[in-house]
Amino acid sequence: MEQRERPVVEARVAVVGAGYAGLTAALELTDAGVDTVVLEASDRVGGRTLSELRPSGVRVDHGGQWIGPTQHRLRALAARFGCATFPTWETGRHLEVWHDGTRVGYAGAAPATGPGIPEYERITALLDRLADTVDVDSPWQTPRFAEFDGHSAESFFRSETGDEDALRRLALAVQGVWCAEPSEISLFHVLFYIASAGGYEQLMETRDCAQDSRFTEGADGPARAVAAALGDRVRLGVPVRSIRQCAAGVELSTDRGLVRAERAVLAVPPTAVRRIAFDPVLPAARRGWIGHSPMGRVAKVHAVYRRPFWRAAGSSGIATLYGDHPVGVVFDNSPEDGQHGVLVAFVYGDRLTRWAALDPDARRASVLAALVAAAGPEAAEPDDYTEKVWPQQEWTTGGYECFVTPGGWTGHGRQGWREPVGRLHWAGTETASVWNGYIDGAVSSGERAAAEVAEALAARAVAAPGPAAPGIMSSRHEQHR
Ligand SMILES: Cc1cc2nc3c(=O)[nH]c(=O)nc-3n(C[C@H](O)[C@H](O)[C@H](O)COP(=O)(O)OP(=O)(O)OC[C@H]3O[C@@H](n4cnc5c(N)ncnc54)[C@H](O)[C@@H]3O)c2cc1C
Repeated sequence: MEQRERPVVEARVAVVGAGYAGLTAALELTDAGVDTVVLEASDRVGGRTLSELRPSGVRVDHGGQWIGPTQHRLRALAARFGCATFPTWETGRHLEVWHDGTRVGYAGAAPATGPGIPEYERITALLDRLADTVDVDSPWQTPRFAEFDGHSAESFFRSETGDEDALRRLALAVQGVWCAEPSEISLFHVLFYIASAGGYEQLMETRDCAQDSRFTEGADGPARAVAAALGDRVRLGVPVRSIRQCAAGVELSTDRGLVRAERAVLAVPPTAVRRIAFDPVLPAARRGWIGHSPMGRVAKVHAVYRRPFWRAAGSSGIATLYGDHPVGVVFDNSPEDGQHGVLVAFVYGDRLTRWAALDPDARRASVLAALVAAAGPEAAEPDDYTEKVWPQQEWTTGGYECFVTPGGWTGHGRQGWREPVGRLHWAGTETASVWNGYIDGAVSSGERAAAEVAEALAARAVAAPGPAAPGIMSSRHEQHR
């Protein structure tokens, strides 16, 4: 079919992606009276959050799930739509299982003694001190910016210590927070991310930190509520394939026709931007940034039991596993009412790549072996078992977020990170200054992008009062046919 014959949707702003960033941007713009349409490739909203009600009646979060007390933007959004949270289960003793099989139980947030702890604590305190120097709004203004960005986390850790146990702890921390290996990630990005969260402890711990609470109705609950409020402004199953900018506006080509708007917000991760064709091509800085922003590699595996049996033995169900286990960390992900027991296992980085290549039986057996090591023999026989391998998700291709490789920030950050390109504005958690990589960061990025767009539209209205260019300023939403 000729392009001009294809159905056309017109709006003042087109938002690409109905994750938290895109939905928030659309909500802000709609609240401000700006006609906005959201184009989502998949058949659901929520992006990297995805909750599922299992046949057992237990709701599991396959993607992002936790919310912390300083995640103010997400808290405000959840409060607006009445989405409740409850504290993460963590009563009892936690466990470390070492590469040599040694099991060390501990109470409190982190183990006080154990192999490598003094060096691990010294280096993480140093990371905090260096993170204190980071300017999260203009990262390139940070003292020693290029020096830090020239290091990988691995080269920095190895320059600081030869203690292999401390290095194991640091490697698991990097895998757990960024779903990547320490050799892959820029030290500056690690420092930026720590600063963006408000400290290393915020990233790592449960109570009063990033893993503090969960959503009673699933972490995509607020996203579903926003989408319901936006109504038919949200279009599902509409992948954007190419975007053309011209003097009058933007034209987005989708699988279901053309969309014309004055401005577009791209609320997708850098890896998804890479799959869209741009005319004119994106500036070199933006392309360079995208090239330095691979997606982390993670799977979440839930095992559901009749009851949280580990609690009777004084165990919290929270375990950290070093060595050959595919699983890095286990949490008690039981529902708020405690009627079932749920363990969630995280598989990250290179361990994920090896594990995902196994056949389903071998994958299940290896995860259950890790859960037995973490919670005891009863863990071998769950009533329900479900995996979500994020690199296999068509439109997300990984998680939790895109991280930045060495040299990415210095080479391309200033103009490539989130600077608008003509009529294109960038949202998504990867563009956030606060809680970058988290749902909260996605929400604040949507708010920032909406403010940028509103300002640009207002400036245009002042510069050129009177009727808008034909076909660009229509407040009409046409249905795709
Ligand atoms: C396993 C896992 C665990 C996590 N745990 C946590 C946690 O506990 N707490 C926390 O705060 N964060 C967590 N995160 C991170 C959090 O989920 C993300 O930071 C957040 O959801 C990102 O939102 P976003 O809107 O920026 O991007 P996304 O959610 O990725 O939204 C982008 C949307 O764009 C769509 N899209 C892509 N390409 C196109 C296209 N061409 N056309 C149209 N649409 C397109 C996608 O389908 C998607 O819906 C986790 C993530 C994962 C995967």
